Amino acid sequence: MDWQTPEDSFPTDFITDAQLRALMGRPPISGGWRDGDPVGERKFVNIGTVTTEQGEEIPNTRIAYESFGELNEQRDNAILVFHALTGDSHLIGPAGPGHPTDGWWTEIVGPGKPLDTDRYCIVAPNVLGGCQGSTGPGSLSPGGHEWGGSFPYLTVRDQVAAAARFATELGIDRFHTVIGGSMGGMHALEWAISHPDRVERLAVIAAPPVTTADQIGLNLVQLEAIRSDPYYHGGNYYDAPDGTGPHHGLATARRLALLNYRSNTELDDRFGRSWQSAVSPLGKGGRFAVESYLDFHGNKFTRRFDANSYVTLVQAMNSHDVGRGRGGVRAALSTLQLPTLVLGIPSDRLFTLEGQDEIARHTPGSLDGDRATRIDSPFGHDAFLIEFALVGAQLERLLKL
Ligand SMILES: CC(=O)SCCNC(=O)CCNC(=O)[C@H](O)C(C)(C)COP(=O)(O)OP(=O)(O)OC[C@H]1O[C@@H](n2cnc3c(N)ncnc32)[C@H](O)[C@@H]1OP(=O)(O)O
Ligand SMILES: N[C@@H](CCO)C(=O)O
Repeated sequence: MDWQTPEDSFPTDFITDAQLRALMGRPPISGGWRDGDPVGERKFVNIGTVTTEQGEEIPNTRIAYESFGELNEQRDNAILVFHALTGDSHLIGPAGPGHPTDGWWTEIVGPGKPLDTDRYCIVAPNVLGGCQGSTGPGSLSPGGHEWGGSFPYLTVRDQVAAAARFATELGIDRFHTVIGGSMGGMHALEWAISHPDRVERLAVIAAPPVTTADQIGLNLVQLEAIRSDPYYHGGNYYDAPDGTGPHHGLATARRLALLNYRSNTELDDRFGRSWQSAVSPLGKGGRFAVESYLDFHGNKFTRRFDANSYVTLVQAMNSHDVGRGRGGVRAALSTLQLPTLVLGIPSDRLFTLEGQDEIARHTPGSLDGDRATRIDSPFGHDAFLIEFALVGAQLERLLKL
């Protein structure tokens, strides 16, 4: 640690990382949005000190968010949308200053669209522990240095508790609907179970009731890819003298993740055994097209995401178990009387349909009874980011109830 603020002078009011960073005179070296970057459409709410389930404290916690549409006078038209692992608050709008990607639900959110901004106020926070404006490992700790590897271990429940405080700060007691896909689906489900009085309708898309051994195993390989990168330094790489972060490990993690975001048949149909930069069909020189695709996405990802946030969020996803301390998954789900859309994708090999069927089976308010609602798509897990018409139609169905 090369610069410290005495703890008693650490500001409890909002202060930007840029202000502290200016004092420290250090440029950021990881991917992800940092204070001092263009704010874009982001807004910020300070929710004070967060105490995690494990008893650690995160002071001066900030949640970044975007909102679309107006909150009405009765404050009963708000829809909360939780994003997936590497998503953020940018539901709609182009990539540009402040936003690394185009909005991920541009076809779903907007005037006259399924989440109609003429009618609803759509609120999308960046998750606690993320790297698009909310407090995370790349934020400054009370010591005045990035948290890095000492950022507290978070659970999905910690993140939902932070989101609830964020909603309270916005003056929203109860949401018309809470929606989430993938990791966001875990948050949406957990929200409905832990805050039943704060939600009227629920949509859980491509997410399980509990993270399974298979999913934890896949996550382990991704975590190890990052942790074994020689530039990881236990998560304390922000000061690396040569400005190098654990980009190789992060890109490898993304390659593996992406394989599970797509179905085997889609990859086969799309790339087959085609070869790029052809030198030899036996593998000398050049690459298979699918290798090039995974390399491309792996490397691109490192420019928009912080490896420490990836570790924090993946570990939080591993913590996901709606039944923990509640008498098991079935007992926890049996409390869900509200209209609930449980949407699954049969070609999803990450969060397989069994998980969504289990949610539907034990959720009294499930729209399609014992079976999750299916959308037929070859795209696998990522279908919720691609099949806008199919996903949108199901959301419209829920919102009408
Ligand atoms: C809520 C959230 O989850 S937000 C996070 C969602 N966004 C992301 O994950 C960002 C990464 N992007 C993706 O995962 C996908 O692009 C999706 C899910 C958003 C959309 O999927 P698709 O439309 O099928 O896009 P696809 O996966 O084919 O990627 C297209 C890119 O791959 C590139 N590409 C395709 N084939 C190859 C290849 N053989 N070699 C190298 N690059 C390739 C394209 O040039 C294109 O590049 P671009 O991003 O610069 O335009
Ligand atoms: N493409 C999504 C998939 C995870 O749900 C993401 O990167 O967040």
